[in-house]
Amino acid sequence: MRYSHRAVYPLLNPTPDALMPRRVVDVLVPVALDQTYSYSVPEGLDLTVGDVVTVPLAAREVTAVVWAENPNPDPRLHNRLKDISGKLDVPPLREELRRFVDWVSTYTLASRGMVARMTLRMGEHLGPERVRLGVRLVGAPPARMTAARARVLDLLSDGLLRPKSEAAKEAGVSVSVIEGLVDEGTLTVEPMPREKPMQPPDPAFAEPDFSPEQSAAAAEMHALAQKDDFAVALLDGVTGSGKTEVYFEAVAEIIRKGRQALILMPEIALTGQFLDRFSQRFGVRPIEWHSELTPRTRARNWLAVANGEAQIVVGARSALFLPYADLGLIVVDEEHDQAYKQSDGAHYHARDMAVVRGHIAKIPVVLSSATPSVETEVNARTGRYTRIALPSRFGGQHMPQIEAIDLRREGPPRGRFISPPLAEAVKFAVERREQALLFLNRRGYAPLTLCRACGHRFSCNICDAWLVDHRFRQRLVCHHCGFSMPRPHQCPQCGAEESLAAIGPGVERLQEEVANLFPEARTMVLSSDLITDIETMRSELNEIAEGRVDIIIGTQLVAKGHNFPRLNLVGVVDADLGLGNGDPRAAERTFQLLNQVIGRAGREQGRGVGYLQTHQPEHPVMKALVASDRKAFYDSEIEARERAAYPPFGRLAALIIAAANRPDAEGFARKLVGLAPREERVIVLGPAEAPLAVIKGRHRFRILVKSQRVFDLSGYLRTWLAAAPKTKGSLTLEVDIDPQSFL
Ligand SMILES: Nc1ncnc2c1ncn2[C@@H]1O[C@H](COP(=O)(O)OP(=O)(O)OP(=O)(O)O)[C@@H](O)[C@H]1O
Ligand SMILES: [Zn+2]
Repeated sequence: MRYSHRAVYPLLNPTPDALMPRRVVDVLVPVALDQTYSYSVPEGLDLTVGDVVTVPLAAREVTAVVWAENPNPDPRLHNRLKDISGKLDVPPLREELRRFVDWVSTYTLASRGMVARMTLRMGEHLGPERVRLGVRLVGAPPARMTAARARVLDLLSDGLLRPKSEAAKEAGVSVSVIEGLVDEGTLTVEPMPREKPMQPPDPAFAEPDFSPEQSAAAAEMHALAQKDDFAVALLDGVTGSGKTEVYFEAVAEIIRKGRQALILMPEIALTGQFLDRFSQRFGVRPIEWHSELTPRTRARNWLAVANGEAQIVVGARSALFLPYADLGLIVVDEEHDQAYKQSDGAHYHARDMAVVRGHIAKIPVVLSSATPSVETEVNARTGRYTRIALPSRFGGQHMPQIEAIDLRREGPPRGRFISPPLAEAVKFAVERREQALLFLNRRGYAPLTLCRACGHRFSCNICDAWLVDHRFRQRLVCHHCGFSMPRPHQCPQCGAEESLAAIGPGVERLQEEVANLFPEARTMVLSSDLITDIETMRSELNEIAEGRVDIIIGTQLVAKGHNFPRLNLVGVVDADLGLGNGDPRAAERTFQLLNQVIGRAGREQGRGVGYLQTHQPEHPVMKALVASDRKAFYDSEIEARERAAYPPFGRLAALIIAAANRPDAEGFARKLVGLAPREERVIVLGPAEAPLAVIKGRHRFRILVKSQRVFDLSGYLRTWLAAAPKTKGSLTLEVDIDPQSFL
């Protein structure tokens, strides 16, 4: 059956029989509500549970989902129920997905309507597909011939149908030339056939030659994909071991079975090279799903997923909520990545929810990482997840050698950020025609601007944050609210001229230093704020991969997943940056990020080297990296978590209260804590002013709720919040289950 986005409207029943009881269904509307609404089903409308419908809601028509039959509607409502207006011609949402929506909503406390909305982001208001017109050569040449006309005839001499505008473009003429030829009867106009159906991926298109170690892992992937049952495998392989190639074997198996697979990626920056690798392996590109799709592609992809035409989807976390016709496998690439946590609207962690969806759908889930999250590592150690290991790099490449540079002893000169030993190493790399990557996870030129005369610091008026100097854009920018102003020449406080100093480095400033040190080298700065669109980013990453850049200066955008064949040196400019900000996961994150960025080095030829510029070479994270002792790091981190009863040995939730003024936020937070139900398995900490005390003019307080591991923390919070006063005025309350950020 083919589906389209056209709405199918029921026949209106001209004489509704008031005595006949009408069928009633409960409908979930995609707004911030948990409950469903009852609607009556007009006669002649064939409806099943899961159907996507339009219903009147207040003064609007909204897209909604039939969530349940209602066999015993409240008789008092009988005559007041509104009718379902129509049904969309798309497959009904399956029970598996509806249960998933219910589960996510119950667990995260996000309203069911908001979660359901994530399944319906199909660009529903597009209307029918536009009919494109094509032209074809049919008649005799025109009486009056011109050079332009001749070019068109030449182009169309093969007798094929071409879209009008494309024919004009290819022949290098205006559309009016084409139209003139149509008027003369030389060309005819015909509708273009609909978009071609998607080509299925071919599991045998290009099977790789596996190393013995990879073969063993690939065999486990086959077995997993054949299971048709819930199971979680951790694909635990060092950087450059070929994890992608290996999990592609599970994907190949799913393709052979004719089912669908979802591959989740933490960032769309990663998808460019990935799409190419996928098509090298399977002969076609997979379907993409992320926020950068055009509305039409979004609509087409959504439908292709829903009707099963799209077999493989590569997507960001939101792809987890798509209405797959027959999902058979979920792969979570770089499973430890914090980008999987969504922190607005519904606060969900896509890796955890992937496991939940796998459980509900009874399908296998593959978590892939070189540095698993502590939660996943514990699950692998206790045997809940199967570990499939790839302990060495593909092709006999060695793991990079890592050294710490002690900034207390070998630091750079004042106002510079590249130490002499690192500068020396970069110099050698460039001389050897290899690439070097300088990693600094800080956008812009300098994180702080201050007046040397009076000490004034430029900060945002509505956030508790300094303004970051962005020289390329020539503005001072707040990274929290987006506010920006031109960089002034005068101090607004004391009026001193040319007194402003940039304090600390960002990638733009680093590029300045690199240009001074290595004037001959070709450099490129990669940072999310400098990227206008995904295509530009992909082409820049390609330039690096093709070796047209000598020194790459980048934020975490370049840290992950990429393969740059000529890159052998990675210098981490500030290895301490992510440590010591009071975040219980700071050590874990720093370890993962640095391991990952240094893992870009030495992947294809030569030996990779990583340098860590640090003020604390004795820190356990630095020591573990230098010694390549991953196990020691996890051992000590797991022990510390267990001692503190932090996840996965206990549960955490955060309540974030914000208001236009401080007393309102604090008062409400205190009241809330006073209302917390007594429960000995729970500890309520706070309220405390948030480390980021003000964002966009809103004052923030946090409450941290800690419970034992085996405890229904969501249920506890629901009971608690049900008894709490409603948030009024400017007050807002956010619930963040399993928080990843503590700011
Ligand atoms: N069996 C194989 N045959 C040919 N090339 C391979 C094979 N296995 C891996 N490779 C190549 O080795 C490189 C590294 O593989 P891949 O990117 O999958 O590693 P990874 O384990 O995902 O690394 P990271 O965690 O650093 O992203 C890629 O260029 C990949 O194409
Ligand atoms: Zn701001």
